[in-house]
Amino acid sequence: MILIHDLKKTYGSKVAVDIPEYTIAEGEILGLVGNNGAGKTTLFRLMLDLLKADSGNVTINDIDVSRSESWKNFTGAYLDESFLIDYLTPEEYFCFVGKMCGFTKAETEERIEAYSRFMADEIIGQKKYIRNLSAGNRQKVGIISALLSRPAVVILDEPFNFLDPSSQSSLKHLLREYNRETCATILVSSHNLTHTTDISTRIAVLEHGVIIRDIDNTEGTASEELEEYFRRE
Ligand SMILES: Nc1ncnc2c1ncn2[C@@H]1O[C@H](COP(=O)(O)OP(=O)(O)OP(=O)(O)O)[C@@H](O)[C@H]1O
Repeated sequence: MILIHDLKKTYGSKVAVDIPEYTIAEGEILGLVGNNGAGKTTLFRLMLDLLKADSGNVTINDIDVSRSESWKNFTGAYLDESFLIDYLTPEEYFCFVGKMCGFTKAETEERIEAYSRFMADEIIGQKKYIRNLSAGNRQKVGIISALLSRPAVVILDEPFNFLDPSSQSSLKHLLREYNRETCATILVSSHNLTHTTDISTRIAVLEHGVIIRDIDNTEGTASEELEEYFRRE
């Protein structure tokens, strides 16, 4: 379970995140939507202890992320390209991440094999450094690396960005399957309302750092409310 308590982050007079209380239950797929500058990335950075909050905290399975490192053992994330190492090939990078998780090269390769459809023969065996891959393929390397250890908590910032339509569809299938198989809690931000409603069990709408709507989508019924909300904007 993820618990956000009295979480505030401001930049000067600008409120980036202001969430008094919010709980994300185990096994939920939470879609985070909101217009540009709403605070989605800031919230994810606070959840991953990449930013210091002005006040409040985030706990993952009762661990305050800013006070302990142990949540990292069961959390996988990909926010942006700063998570990658440009001078490695994808194979080298996967092995590097695999080693941190205690996997042998063979174990890492076996885990990566499961994503071969998503990688579509454009990532493995290309003899290219990550810096020379297309933006979409770099995005895929980051997403696969986040899932490599099969973490119980997954945080992905705009994972559909840069992906072609087939890959967007594969990613939706992949995340739903992953959630079904592992009961992982998955947090995904996106500007694509269709993708968000397709995969999420619950959707949070963020505006000026505040969660202003919290919509149940277990029956896939959130799209009308979301369309209506963003039409009003
Ligand atoms: N390092 C920073 N310095 C100053 N202001 C910042 C900084 N990072 C974020 N902000 C501000 O905080 C607010 C939230 O930004 P954030 O990037 O979290 O929004 P977002 O919802 O992820 O936006 P987008 O959909 O455009 O990616 C914005 O007003 C942004 O300008």
